[in-house]
Amino acid sequence: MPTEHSSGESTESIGSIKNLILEQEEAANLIKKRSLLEPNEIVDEKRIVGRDIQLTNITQHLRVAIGNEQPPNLFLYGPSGTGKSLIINAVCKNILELCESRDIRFGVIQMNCQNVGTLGSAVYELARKVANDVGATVEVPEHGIPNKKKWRELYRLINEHYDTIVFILDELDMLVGRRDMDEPAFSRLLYQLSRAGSTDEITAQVSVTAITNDTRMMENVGSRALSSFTPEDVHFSDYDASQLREILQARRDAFYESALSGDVIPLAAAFAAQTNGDARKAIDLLRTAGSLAEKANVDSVRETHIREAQNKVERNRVLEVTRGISTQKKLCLFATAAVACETGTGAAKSPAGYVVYQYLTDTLGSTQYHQETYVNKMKELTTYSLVETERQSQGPHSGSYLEFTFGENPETIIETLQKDSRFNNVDENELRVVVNAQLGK
Ligand SMILES: Nc1ncnc2c1ncn2[C@@H]1O[C@H](COP(=O)(O)OP(=O)(O)OP(=O)(O)O)[C@@H](O)[C@H]1O
Repeated sequence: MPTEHSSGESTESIGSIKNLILEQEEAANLIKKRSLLEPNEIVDEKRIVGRDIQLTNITQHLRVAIGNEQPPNLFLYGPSGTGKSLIINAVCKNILELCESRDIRFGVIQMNCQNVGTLGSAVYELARKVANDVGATVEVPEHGIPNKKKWRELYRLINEHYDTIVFILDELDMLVGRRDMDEPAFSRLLYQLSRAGSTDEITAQVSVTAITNDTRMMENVGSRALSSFTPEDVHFSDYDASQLREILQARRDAFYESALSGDVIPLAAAFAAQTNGDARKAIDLLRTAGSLAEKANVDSVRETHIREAQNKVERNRVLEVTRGISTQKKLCLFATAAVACETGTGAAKSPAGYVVYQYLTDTLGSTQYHQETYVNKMKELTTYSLVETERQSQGPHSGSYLEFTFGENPETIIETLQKDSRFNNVDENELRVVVNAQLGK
């Protein structure tokens, strides 16, 4: 019998939500340690696999800190999810422990530069992180003072509390700063930090590790910074399927025993290797598949759940990209994906794509641009990693064309774009006829 509060609300609904939670808990019997499948979880070192070269390399450079010597600067570069943050943090954590046992005041300060904004904010944020690390306070205000004073405060905190400090600057290329400056903020930050160590402004030993996905970042570092920041480069490449398999195997215990059927890990690794070779994606795929299996109330995660998870992850990604693009770009993408669906290879040639684009603009009454514009719009879409382009030759006398290859399933792209009501009037059968005519089918 439901009881009534003075507000008149029934408590029956609260009771049934509790039951629902308990029922769901009972059904969710596949994932045991969810945190192991979280993308930002810092896993312990026994779970790190497939990065021996980078691990050895970075250790060799930074280990001098345990002898109270200055470690060199480092530049870690490579695509997303290839272990850059994981490896540098794991090495620093161990050095920190060894330094502690030797009474060396070693510090590691990490900052993600993505949302920092300006050089002044970056310096203040570093000072705040240092103060936090040593239990002190920043003694200058965040706003309304010149950067020089912020730098001085940062130096003071470092000199008072450390023998050696390593700054890990993640996604450093994102720290562009004010547009009116002729040198990007990341370059000025690198210059100041690395130069301060060689002047008497900082008495502690400073080492800077710059991390980026942008292999060309160093090209935008100014000449002053280049002469003081001379890092050791460490490259991180995409993982292949067998490395991703090992990474996932090392987290198998995130699931209860026998909750994963035999082919699940190899399939998740193969999917992730096919798209980007990104460990974060592989882990995400396994987590999504696990949740789907739990929701379906079955006793193990199977191949079908991985396939379903892959579709879901792909759909989300395509949705995220296509939400923000113009109608013209959507038309170009739709046309090209329609060709790629029929070729069966996930690739489409630009001349065929353009004819289908013309058909679409005619059918939908949209503005129609020249082939060059169509090609340019497709090229612009490569920045979202949805599609890649490659110039192909048709032979010595026939010129060349562009080939577009989709990273995601082109059918998913079509399905996602069809959710936009502007594509309602496209007759699928007629479209297929137009595409097949271009493919000579
Ligand atoms: N070699 C590995 N062994 C185990 N887990 C890994 C490995 N490489 C990456 N991972 C896992 O993948 C995820 C992403 O790794 P990490 O953050 O180090 O990538 P990153 O290269 O720094 O990427 P980004 O440039 O996007 O920041 C993390 O959850 C990490 O634990």
